Amino acid sequence: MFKVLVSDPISDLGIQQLVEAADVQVDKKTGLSEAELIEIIGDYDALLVRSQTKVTEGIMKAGSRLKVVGRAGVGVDNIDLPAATGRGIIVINAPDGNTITTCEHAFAMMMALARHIPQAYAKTISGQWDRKFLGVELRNKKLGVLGMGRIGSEVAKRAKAFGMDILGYDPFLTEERAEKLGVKLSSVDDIVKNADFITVHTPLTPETKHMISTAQFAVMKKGMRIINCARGGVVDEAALVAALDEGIVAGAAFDVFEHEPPAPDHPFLHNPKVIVTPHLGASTVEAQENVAIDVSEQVLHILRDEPFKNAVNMPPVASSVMNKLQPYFSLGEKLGSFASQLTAEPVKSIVIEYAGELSEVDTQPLTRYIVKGVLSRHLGSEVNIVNSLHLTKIRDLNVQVSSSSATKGFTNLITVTLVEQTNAERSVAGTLLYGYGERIVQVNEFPIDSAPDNHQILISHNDQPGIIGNVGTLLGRNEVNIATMQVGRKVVGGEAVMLLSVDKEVPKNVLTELVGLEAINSAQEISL
Ligand SMILES: NC(=O)C1=CN([C@@H]2O[C@H](COP(=O)(O)OP(=O)(O)OC[C@H]3O[C@@H](n4cnc5c(N)ncnc54)[C@H](O)[C@@H]3O)[C@@H](O)[C@H]2O)C=CC1
Ligand SMILES: O=C(O)C(=O)COP(=O)(O)O
Repeated sequence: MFKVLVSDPISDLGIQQLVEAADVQVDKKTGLSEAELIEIIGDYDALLVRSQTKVTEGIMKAGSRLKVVGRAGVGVDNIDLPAATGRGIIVINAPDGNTITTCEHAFAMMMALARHIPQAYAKTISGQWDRKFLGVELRNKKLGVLGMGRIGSEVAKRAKAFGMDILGYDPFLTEERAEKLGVKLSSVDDIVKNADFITVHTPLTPETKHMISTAQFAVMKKGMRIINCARGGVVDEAALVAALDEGIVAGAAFDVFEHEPPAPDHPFLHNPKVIVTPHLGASTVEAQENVAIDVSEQVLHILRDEPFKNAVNMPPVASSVMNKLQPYFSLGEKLGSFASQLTAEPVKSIVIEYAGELSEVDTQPLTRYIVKGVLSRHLGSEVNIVNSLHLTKIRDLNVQVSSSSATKGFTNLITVTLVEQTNAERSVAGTLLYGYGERIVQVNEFPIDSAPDNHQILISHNDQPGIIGNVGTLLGRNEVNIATMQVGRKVVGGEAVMLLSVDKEVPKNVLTELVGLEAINSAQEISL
C-alpha cells in the first residue's frame, strides 16, 4: 500500500483518483510545522503540496520512503530541488492547470489598480460617498510583460482585446512568436522606460530576483503602475516603496510577497497606492481541480513505476520519444548492472554506445537507466533515474555517450563499457529482438546470445574439448540446474566465454570448484 500525505489544502475532487485507488492510502494533514512533518514523513511514499509547505532538505532526509513530491501548481520555489535530486526524489508540478486563472487574476489586479476599486469599495462600505477616485483607461496604454511564458502570453492576448500596446520580454521570446501574439519584442530596458503598466510573470531565480529595483524605477515613466502575480522578490519591495513615495509609481498590485504571509507592519499593507491579495492567483475552483487532477495522476504513475510527465528535476521527454525508448529501459538497466559485475576495480568512465534505430532518438532517459544499473551494485536503492547522472558527477565518474546509425548487424544495439582506472575495459552489449525480447549479444567483445537472467554464471576458459561436459557435471553434482548455456569465442582454440542461466543462486564454493577445473580461468555469478 502506498501512503500519500497531502500537507496543503488541495481540491478534494482533484485528488479523488488517489483516494479511490485500491493501492493508495491518502492522509490529509495541513498546517504542520517543519518539525511535525519531519516526524511523520518517514511513513510516506508521496507528498502533495501547494506553496505553503516548505519542503526542506530536512524533510526529505527524514522521508526515507519518499519517492515523489507533487506540487499542485507551477512554482516549485518552496521545494529544495537540489536536495530532492540528490536523494532521487522526483519533483513534479502541474504547469498548465492554473495558467488562465492566474492570468485572469493579474488582469483583475490591473483593472482594479487602474480604477482604484479596492480603495473605493472600502470607502463606500464605510459610509463615505467619495467620488474623487479618478482612474485611467487601459486603451492605448503600453503594457510591459516581463516573462512571456504560459501566463504572460495569456495576459498579452487579453490586453490586446483592451486595445493596449504590448511590449514583451522573455529570453525565449522569438520575433516570430512575438508577432503571432501581437507583441512588440522589447528589452527589459525598453519596457522599463516606456511602459505605463508592467506585469511580471517569471519564476523567481537568481537572475530574476529584484529584476525591477531602484535602477529600473529611476528611469520609469512617472505615473506608471506595476503588477506582480508571479513571485515575491521579482520586484524589489523596498525599492518599490521608495518609488511610490517619490511619485514615480502611481500604483502597485501585488498577489505575492518576498515573505509570505507579510508581517503586519509590511509597508504595502499601509500604503493607499498599493492593493494586495493573499497569493490568490491560482485560487479558482477550476484551477484547483485542474492542478490536483494533474498532479494526482502523475503521482499514481510514479508510485506504480509507470511512465510519467512534468518532472521538474529531470529534463522533459516528448511522448513520441518516450514511446520508442520505453521498451529499452529494462534492458539498459540490466546491461549497466551486468557491466558493473564484470569489474572489481575502480571505474573512471562509463562509455555507452547506441547503434541502429536508437541513434534516431534522444536517448538521455535510457542513459539514466543504464547508469542506474551500473551504480546500483554499490549504491543500492539510493540510486534511481532521477539522481543517477547527478551521482556520477559528484563522484567524478565520466559518462560518455555516442550514437551511430551503423546497425552492426542488429536493428538496435546498446554497448556499455566500463573503463577502469588502469584503462582496462569491460563491456557488454545487448539488443531488443522483436519477438524474442532482451538479448545479451556480446561480453567483453566475445559474441554470445543469451537472455539476461537473474542467476547467471560467466565463465572464462580456453576453447578446448570437454569443458562444457565438465561444467555440466560439476553443476549437476552440486544440484545447480542449467536452464541455458551459451559459448562464444573469437578464434578456434583461443580464449572463450561461457554464459549459463541457472535456476538458483550459485553457492560460492561451486564457483571456486569451477575455477579448479582444467582450462577454466575464472567463474563468477552475474545477478540481474
Ligand atoms: N500568484 C499565483 O498564485 C501564481 C503564480 N505563478 C507564478 O507565475 C510565474 C509564471 O508562471 P508560468 O507562466 O506558468 O511559467 P512559465 O514557465 O510558462 O513562464 C515563465 C517565463 O519566464 C521566463 N523568464 C525566465 N527568466 C526570465 C527573465 N530573466 N526575464 C524575463 N523572462 C524570464 C521564462 O523564459 C518563461 O518563459 C511563475 O513564477 C509561477 O510560479 C503561477 C501560478 C499561480
Ligand atoms: O502555482 C503557483 O506557482 C502558485 O503560486 C500557486 O500557489 P498556490 O498553489 O495557490 O499556493
